[in-house]
Amino acid sequence: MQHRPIAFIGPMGSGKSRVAEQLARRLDRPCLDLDTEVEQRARQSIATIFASAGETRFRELECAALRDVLVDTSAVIATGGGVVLAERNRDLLKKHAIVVWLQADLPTRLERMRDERAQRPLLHGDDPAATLAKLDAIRTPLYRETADIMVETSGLNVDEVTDQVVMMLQQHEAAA
Ligand SMILES: Nc1ncnc2c1ncn2[C@@H]1O[C@H](COP(=O)(O)OP(=O)(O)O)[C@@H](O)[C@H]1O
Ligand SMILES: O=C(O)C1=C[C@@H](OP(=O)(O)O)[C@@H](O)[C@H](O)C1
Ligand SMILES: [Mg+2]
Repeated sequence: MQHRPIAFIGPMGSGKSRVAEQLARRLDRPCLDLDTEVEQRARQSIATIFASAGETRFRELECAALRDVLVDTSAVIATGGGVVLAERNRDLLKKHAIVVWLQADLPTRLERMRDERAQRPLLHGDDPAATLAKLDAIRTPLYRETADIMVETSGLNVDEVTDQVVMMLQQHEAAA
């Protein structure tokens, strides 16, 4: 029997992309990153898509890529932080995947992304902390409603987060 895919959601810098890779290795499953999928399809970086076509176009590409990657797969999937904004994406995730929400406090996220802001167009402004706080206010309830499992990652390294995810997945399966 094929496993259900596992999809990571959560804010930028919570570790979705890194932890998805690590978990996929541990579980010997394929790993997919929705941002990479969008970039390959558009043949442009996320930053270029935002700059040339705008966020709305990026969200359309993200939505189409999510629909396609969730079909007939047992992959571990890292989504982008804004994937939960569209109700359709939330419904797709809930229907097809075990959804793991990675959380991290704001200073931790900022520190992790200190040298990576160029790749994240939403953080290009003067006050990334304020931007993240604004995004949190809108998105936290959406992460909560979509997730099956939540893992707080502040103070944990990637291996420790992965251990925690594996444990929570086992508990989730046992309860199902
Ligand atoms: N638990 C962790 N501890 C320390 N650094 C981390 C952790 N998780 C991710 N990172 C690092 O933080 C940065 C952002 O992680 P990433 O997986 O790209 O986050 P996301 O995909 O959620 O935006 C990367 O440099 C990554 O290596
Ligand atoms: O929060 C967001 O809206 C975004 C998060 C990014 O992915 P990560 O969460 O993997 O950084 C990427 O999809 C894009 O820059 C938009
Ligand atoms: Mg990512």
